[in-house]
Amino acid sequence: MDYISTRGEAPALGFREALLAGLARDGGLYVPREWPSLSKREIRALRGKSYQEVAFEVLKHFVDGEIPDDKLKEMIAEAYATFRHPAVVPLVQTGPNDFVLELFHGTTLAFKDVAMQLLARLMDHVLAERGERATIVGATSGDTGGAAIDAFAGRERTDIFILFPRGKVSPVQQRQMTSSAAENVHAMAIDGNFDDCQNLIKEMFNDVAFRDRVRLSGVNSINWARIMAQVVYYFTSALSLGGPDRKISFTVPTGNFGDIFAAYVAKKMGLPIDRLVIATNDNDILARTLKTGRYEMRGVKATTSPSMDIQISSNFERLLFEAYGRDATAVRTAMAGLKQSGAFEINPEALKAIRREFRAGRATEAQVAATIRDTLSDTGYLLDPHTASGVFVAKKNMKPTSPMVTLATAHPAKFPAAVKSACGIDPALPSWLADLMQREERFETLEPELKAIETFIGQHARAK
Ligand SMILES: Cc1ncc(COP(=O)(O)O)c(C=O)c1O
Ligand SMILES: N[C@@H](CCOP(=O)(O)O)C(=O)O
Repeated sequence: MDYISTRGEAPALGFREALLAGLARDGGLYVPREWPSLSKREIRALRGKSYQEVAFEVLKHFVDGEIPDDKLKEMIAEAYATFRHPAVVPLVQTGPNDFVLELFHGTTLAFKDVAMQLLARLMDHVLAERGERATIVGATSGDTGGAAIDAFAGRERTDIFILFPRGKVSPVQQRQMTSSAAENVHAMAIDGNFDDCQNLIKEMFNDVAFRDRVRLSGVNSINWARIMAQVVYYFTSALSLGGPDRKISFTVPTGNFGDIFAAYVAKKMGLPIDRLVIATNDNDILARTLKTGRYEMRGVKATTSPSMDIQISSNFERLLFEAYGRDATAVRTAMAGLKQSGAFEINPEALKAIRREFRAGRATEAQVAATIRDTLSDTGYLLDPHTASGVFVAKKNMKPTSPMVTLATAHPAKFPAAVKSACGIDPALPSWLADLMQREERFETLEPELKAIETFIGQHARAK
């Protein structure tokens, strides 16, 4: 199995190289040259297995022997031992056909922990094998940063630099990023929004001299290994609801399109999925795109689900590549349009292909708050605002006959102000984070200027 770039102008790489590369050298994103395929019989054989066992059976197709099976199993075991629930990602029923998949039992209370705990171990392993160090960078709208810092803190072979939009993440999210005492951790508050932070990361990767000098690697979902780790929970949840002999629908609170792209990958691998629904908050660029065929940026609006306050949804590029029949020229044209004018049109055939696979809907701020309140009073279940946007959109896209799973992407305690204002409950942080808001903060504040950021990273990175 090798990995090819969505822009078609970077060398194809094996798993380990793609893992360390993050973004491809032509600015594109890596995808497997072919989708591995599991028969219904093979999927059925996963029933009754633990999360860790299913993870190995799914991931081995992507790793393709580049990491010995025993080592991969060991890393999977260690990664998911950090989760506080025996099922790792439990499924909770909230209505006759309604389920939420709780992805927030990891160390930083967001779904990012699922992939990040494994990614850090995979990177460590590959770097140790080569006797190398790497400089890890990431942009965050709140959750990726904390999860990455937790997973990489104190690791020998990496220094990690996380760019977050100053004043635009929740206080809990900020403290998770800024209170690490580990020497290899650098939290950087940027005067801008998440899209600015993500653009800076991409520019850094495109500055080849800098990239090579500090041995840059990325932990956002531009990194294929992030997506592959997220494919696993679509399998485990579908299996526990009767899959593959029954089709399951999923609604995914969406921002950077990584999580829902992982669902698409699971489907490509053979998992019978019925509806795949993109849920957005007021930053509804993806819902508008599916409706009109035009991807058009408008200003980012700050919402109570800040992690979804995104306009440049980076993994949409992977979907475009698929929808255009893997035509890298079409992807390059679209991405050039986005860069120049903040918009591009999707041709009718590609749009039809996207609409065959996905539905989309938006939840306004009022609808998010009402969903938190109503779900609590109807079922006793407390949602965070991101999950609430999903539950609201899921209800509009249910089929009476098939189960609908909404991904619960964060714990409500990460967004106490929004939750309290919606329903009056002040959700408490779990015991291991009880003193979080008293921990001392340490971070740099920087303008959104590439040179200044590269200078800071250059001074602190040890992979030179
Ligand atoms: C809590 C939460 N929900 C949903 C999302 C959106 O996920 P994705 O960016 O994979 O679409 C994010 C950020 O990525 C998040 O942190
Ligand atoms: N919502 C994310 C944004 C970055 O997404 P990623 O999945 O590409 O890392 C966040 O919380 O940081």
